[in-house]
Amino acid sequence: AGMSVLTVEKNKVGGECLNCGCIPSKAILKTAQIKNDIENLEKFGLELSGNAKITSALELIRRKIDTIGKAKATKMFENVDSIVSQGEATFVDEHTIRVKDNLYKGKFIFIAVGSEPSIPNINGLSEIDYLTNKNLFKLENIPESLVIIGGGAIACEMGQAFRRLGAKVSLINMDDHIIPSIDKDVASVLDEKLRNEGIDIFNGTTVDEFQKTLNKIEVSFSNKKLVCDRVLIAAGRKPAIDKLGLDRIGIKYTKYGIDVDEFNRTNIKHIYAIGDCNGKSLFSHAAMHQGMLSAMHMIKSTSPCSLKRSGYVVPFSIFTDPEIAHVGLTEKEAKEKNIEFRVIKEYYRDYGRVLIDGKDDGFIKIIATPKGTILGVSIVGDAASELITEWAMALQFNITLDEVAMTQHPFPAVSLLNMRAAQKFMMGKFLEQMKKRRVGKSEIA
Ligand SMILES: Cc1cc2nc3c(=O)[nH]c(=O)nc-3n(C[C@H](O)[C@H](O)[C@H](O)COP(=O)(O)OP(=O)(O)OC[C@H]3O[C@@H](n4cnc5c(N)ncnc54)[C@H](O)[C@@H]3O)c2cc1C
Ligand SMILES: NC(=O)c1ccc[n+]([C@@H]2O[C@H](COP(=O)([O-])OP(=O)(O)OC[C@H]3O[C@@H](n4cnc5c(N)ncnc54)[C@H](O)[C@@H]3O)[C@@H](O)[C@H]2O)c1
Repeated sequence: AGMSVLTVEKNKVGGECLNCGCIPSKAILKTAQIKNDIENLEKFGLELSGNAKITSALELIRRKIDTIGKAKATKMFENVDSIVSQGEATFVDEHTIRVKDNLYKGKFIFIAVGSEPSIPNINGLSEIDYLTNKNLFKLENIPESLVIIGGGAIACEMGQAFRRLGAKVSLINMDDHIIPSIDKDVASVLDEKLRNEGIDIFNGTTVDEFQKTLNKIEVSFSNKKLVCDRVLIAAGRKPAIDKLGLDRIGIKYTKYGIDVDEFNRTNIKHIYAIGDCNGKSLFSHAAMHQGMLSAMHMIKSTSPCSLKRSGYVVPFSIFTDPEIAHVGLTEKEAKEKNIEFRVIKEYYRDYGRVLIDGKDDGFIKIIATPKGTILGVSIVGDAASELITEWAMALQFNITLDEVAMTQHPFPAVSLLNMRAAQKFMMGKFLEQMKKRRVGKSEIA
């Protein structure tokens, strides 16, 4: 847009997502999935002797991330009148930031500092060398045993990956079921799969105390004791705003993040706060979307689309096996809002394609009004992270269940399950109408 831009990064370009979040976690999950597939070849009538041994898997993942990071750092900023300054930024006044000994002025300022692990206050935790996502991907070896505090996205993804790579894994989760942001029946499918793979899950509890012994860590909770090699804290996030000097210039914030309006502007209108640091939706795609909306707002783009954050649905996916994905309202939320709704469930086990793939666990769950307006969709099963985009699109643009049902989906793509779920609703309505007509006819007769 012809502006000159300064970008300040205190650590590595690419942020958490590339360096210690989405990308390394998905890379470890991929390695774990391949190992698991090889170990289950008999499901496809195949046999291979010997075991898949982990040799340089963790080192290779780190090298790939370095390669992507270097490409990003150069590619992203080429052809742009932009300077990248390495260092920590703090506010001096409403238009000025300090980086080391340099002061920089901007007409507009975007805060995109992300979030950091929230560390619970538990006896003995500071005495053990615990892991978070910041140092997890620097491990040289898979620990023999790992206790994970949490039951959300990180705990489930990393729990399954480390279990499949050979660790004995236990999850200690405060909420009454794993992935608390979705309905329990959806989470239960993953819960059962994780337990079947050998993960111990303790829901509705927290740790009383950690104790360091000679080479191990003792974890006490609910009158039980576990002994493990390493502990991973995955108990949610907090905004990384402590050192920004927000109070100095009067930017308002809470413990969840920087206060923003619909355009992601702070109370100082030329300063925007986007991504994890505003606490609205802690996902990379949401951060990128907010950045795009706010940049368009700043340059007063004449976009035909709404630039308000609330004008857009935020889908999310958990990349476990089976995957979980969700968009819109859950059943629990629809009940709390007192909305009249129906639940439509289409099971994976009824579809030949996923049966032959050996991926027949799970279902699509649709929450819709009696007329077929989609309120929310949750999916647990193979390719859920891909299937959810169609529902996000439908919800975003008010496409009804009948319209999804009438859209041809290529057979035997996994996405045909979306059409079948919508057809279940449409056929249900059709049968009800037929029944009513039959009753009407017999009354006339
Ligand atoms: C293990 C893990 C897995 C995840 N997996 C997924 C996933 O699969 N899909 C998904 O959508 N999301 C995932 N997330 C969430 C995702 O990583 C975040 O939502 C996303 O990175 C937020 O982007 P951001 O730009 O707001 O912040 P960040 O990516 O955190 O970037 C903030 C940057 O600001 C820098 N910084 C902070 N303070 C200052 C300062 N004062 N001066 C200069 N620089 C500063 C930091 O060094 C950092 O590089 C995952 C997170 C974790 C931890
Ligand atoms: N696939 C993805 O999109 C993906 C993957 C990983 C992380 N993320 C993002 O990263 C963020 C952080 O993930 P996360 O898993 O740390 O948090 P989360 O918010 O997903 O889950 C936190 C979990 O920790 C539990 N918990 C909190 N305090 C506890 C305590 N003291 N003892 C025991 N359990 C406790 C909660 O009950 C909850 O189950 C998420 O908000 C998510 O948006 C996304």
